[in-house]
Amino acid sequence: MSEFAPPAIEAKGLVKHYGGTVAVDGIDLVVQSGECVGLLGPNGAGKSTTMELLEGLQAPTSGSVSLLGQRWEGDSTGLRARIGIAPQETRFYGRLTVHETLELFRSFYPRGLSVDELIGLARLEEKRGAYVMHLSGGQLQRLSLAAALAGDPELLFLDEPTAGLDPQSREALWDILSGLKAGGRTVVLTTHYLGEAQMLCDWVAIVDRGRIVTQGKPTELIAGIGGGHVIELVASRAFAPETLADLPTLHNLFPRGAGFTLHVAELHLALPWLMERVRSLGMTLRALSTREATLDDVFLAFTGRSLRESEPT
Ligand SMILES: Nc1ncnc2c1ncn2[C@@H]1O[C@H](COP(=O)(O)OP(=O)(O)OP(=O)(O)O)[C@@H](O)[C@H]1O
Repeated sequence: MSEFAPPAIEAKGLVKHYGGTVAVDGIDLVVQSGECVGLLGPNGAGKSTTMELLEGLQAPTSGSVSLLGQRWEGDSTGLRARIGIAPQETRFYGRLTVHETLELFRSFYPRGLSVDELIGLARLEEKRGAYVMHLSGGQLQRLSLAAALAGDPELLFLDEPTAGLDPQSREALWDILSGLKAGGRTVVLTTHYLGEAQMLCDWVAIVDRGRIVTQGKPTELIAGIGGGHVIELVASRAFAPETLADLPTLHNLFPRGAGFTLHVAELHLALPWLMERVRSLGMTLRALSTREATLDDVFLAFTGRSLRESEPT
């Protein structure tokens, strides 16, 4: 890739209103060629709408999108041939076979991968002749990915590629996505799965209420909230957060239900202090757990809410 290649995506000041609903509220995004980027956020955060604005499927209320150095207002047909889209739900015709479906998608593009290559990439060899209506959820998601790859796109948009899949199917898709990434394609995906974002993406943008609240490499974002360790505790009665203000190496403190979530840097200093403070207040611990910080804690640090709690199971 030339060092003068334009960014794969350059979005400036994107805003989208649906009547009185502000779905996207000023998003700036630059994705370089070859990067794999994740948009992460709770339901209704504006991820899919952002994807649709980038994909040229919706016009923004204001702001601009440039993909591969081109605007949608220019040669949109030429641009469309260079990108691939796997929407949240692809409706296929159930009475076509996998092979026929991919032949159909391939016919939409002036150039691209052969149907055999697509079937190989999506690991659907055994289902080549099967009717689409007989595919499992994981196989359908892989078919959707294959359809998005039909034009051999430089830039791939995947809206929740592993939503609703069992762990085995999800891992199969991760494997395929890792291969696509290694092949140098630019990939933008949305996901609810923090581990997925952490594993697949070079960097993530955390979206909440139509805005990017923070972005960066998962490890850097986690390091950036300080601490790295999370303590969750519930005491025998409620107490004021100020009571814990002097906790050694404390970075963040959030009241959570009946207790607190604490981000700390040094567990071996924080834990004994905490036990002693709880004891000196005449309380006992109802629950105490520790874990490594995750992207969910980054979301919590920026929004005061947990990403997991904002999600359906
Ligand atoms: N076509 C539409 N008409 C009206 N409101 C819409 C439309 N599409 C999305 N919205 C609203 O815009 C907001 C953002 O929705 P969007 O689907 O982009 O969020 P999301 O982050 O992708 O959520 P999910 O993870 O559930 O897909 C929500 O409040 C949603 O109800």
